[in-house]
Amino acid sequence: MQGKDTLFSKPITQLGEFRFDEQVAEVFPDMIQRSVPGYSNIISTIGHLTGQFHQANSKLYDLGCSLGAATMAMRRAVTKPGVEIVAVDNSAAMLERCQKHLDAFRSSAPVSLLCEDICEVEINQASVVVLNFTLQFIAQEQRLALLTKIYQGMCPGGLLIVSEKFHFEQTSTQNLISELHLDFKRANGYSELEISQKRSSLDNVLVTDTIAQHKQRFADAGFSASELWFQCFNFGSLVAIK
Ligand SMILES: C[S@@+](CC[C@H](N)C(=O)[O-])C[C@H]1O[C@@H](n2cnc3c(N)ncnc32)[C@H](O)[C@@H]1O
Ligand SMILES: O=C(O)C(=O)C[C@]1(C(=O)O)C=C[C@@H](O)C=C1
Repeated sequence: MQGKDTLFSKPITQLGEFRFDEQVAEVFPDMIQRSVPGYSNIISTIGHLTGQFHQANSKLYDLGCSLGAATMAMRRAVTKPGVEIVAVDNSAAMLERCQKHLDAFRSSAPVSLLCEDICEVEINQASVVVLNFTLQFIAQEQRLALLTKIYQGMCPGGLLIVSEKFHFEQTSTQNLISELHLDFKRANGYSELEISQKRSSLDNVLVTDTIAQHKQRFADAGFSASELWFQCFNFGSLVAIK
């Protein structure tokens, strides 16, 4: 049983930048479940889409895998032969725990865990690629290059799934929708102090795009079609097809 997220519950005098370190890795399942509306739905749909889109003798990539929630949903959905899963994260604390989670269940689909920067990792023969709440942590000027590399490493008919926090163009709806997210956090037991300290630590670390920016970037990277398949408040998930 993993820990409850109380990382921001006491006043912190020197609030540093948010990092995916040991402390965060230890409470991550609780943190993401209580912070991201629709997270469980997204994980189960990643499994469902993997079942539909994985191709025999191809690779499946989970980029920014954290503890492997999406990796495991993908692995459970594999039915075709010759499939290898590659899960990548640059946080050693996350990957250590991810390996334990993977080892706890038997599966015939092999998973390679790589402790690397996803901007550096080679992508090839990919039928399904997942960026589940990871692209938002990549410097904005590197995002198109990353998506272009992914596109070039994908098989024809391959699927990219990108889940993100968004912002909205119009101030009135931006305020309304982000307030709904704050109410979701409050309803999940986060105090005003926890909410505001985490928000400050995520400033300039988690940098959101609009849904339109995501779609434009998919087109610029070469994808023939993309669509938002899920949205709850300012969080959602898109698919792009090669
Ligand atoms: C919000 S978490 C992802 C959650 C996970 N995909 C899931 O479905 O549970 C973001 C992850 O991306 C990783 N990350 C951020 N920037 C990265 C980079 N440049 N290369 C590799 N991993 C990165 C972080 O270490 C963190 O584990
Ligand atoms: O925006 C927030 O308030 C969040 O907590 C979001 C978010 C995310 O989207 O990744 C940020 C960090 C943690 O990984 C969990 C959730």
